[in-house]
Amino acid sequence: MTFGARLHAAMADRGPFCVGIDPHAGLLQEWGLSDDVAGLERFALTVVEAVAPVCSVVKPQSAFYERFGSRGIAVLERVVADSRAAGALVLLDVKRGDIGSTSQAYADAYLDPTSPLASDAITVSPYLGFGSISPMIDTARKHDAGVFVLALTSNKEGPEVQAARTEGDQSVGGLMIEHLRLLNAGAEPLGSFGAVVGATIGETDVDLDFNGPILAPGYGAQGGTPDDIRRIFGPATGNVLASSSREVLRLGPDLSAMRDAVHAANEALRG
Ligand SMILES: O=c1ccn([C@@H]2O[C@H](COP(=O)(O)O)[C@@H](O)[C@H]2O)c(=O)[nH]1
Repeated sequence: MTFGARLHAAMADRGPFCVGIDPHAGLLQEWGLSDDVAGLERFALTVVEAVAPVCSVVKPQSAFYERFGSRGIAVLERVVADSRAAGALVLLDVKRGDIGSTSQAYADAYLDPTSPLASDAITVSPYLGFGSISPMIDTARKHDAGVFVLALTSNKEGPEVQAARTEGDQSVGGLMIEHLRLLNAGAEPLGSFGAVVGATIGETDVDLDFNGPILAPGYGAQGGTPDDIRRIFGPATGNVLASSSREVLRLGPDLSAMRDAVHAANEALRG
């Protein structure tokens, strides 16, 4: 089953809300944990226990694990494996992008099912040129995994690059969406090649109905609301996976508070 089909089914079953598992140093402190590998492990596995059995997708942010070196990566491997075992899809937020030959190594690291960090999907940066991420697209296709391409990101600095105009007088972010439209053409019920479009971007003239999934970070702590999602994405709202990290994680280590937040967000987004 393709990633697009698995995601479509998971969102219909569990809802369109994704929990980011981002062990910020400040959150470890708020939870009364030490800012070391033991604290990281306790934090991350507690979040997995709370949310992975109930939400469609979890999105661990690799940077927060990488900062502890190889032992942090070992914790990330458990987060990926335990989340998948609990029935959640794992979207690993690594935002990789490089020349093609190196992109292939990233693809092997995250999308080959025999890799210790094999995930259902990853985030990638197309800003070395969309063609540079082809190895990740091709590897995802080969293994029924997914790729989410940074298009219109949630941070205020994004438009400096993404709103710049191409020779064809298209925005750079819009051009990324056009590449994705081609990759997803004819896929049923949903393509596997997604875009990252922030829930905070306000208005856009880009047609976001490209038959692919849309990761919308910026929901919650960065200010994005269910109304923003409906306004920005219009007819593509059904393909949107709204993502929030700190808004849910702050409720821990109370398992039921985190789980209730997932249910409430799914209800608000479905409404
Ligand atoms: O455009 C983007 C792309 C990725 N992110 C990531 O999402 C989470 C947001 O965390 P919150 O605590 O909900 O603000 C984080 O991992 C970012 O790296 C994004 O915010 N915007």
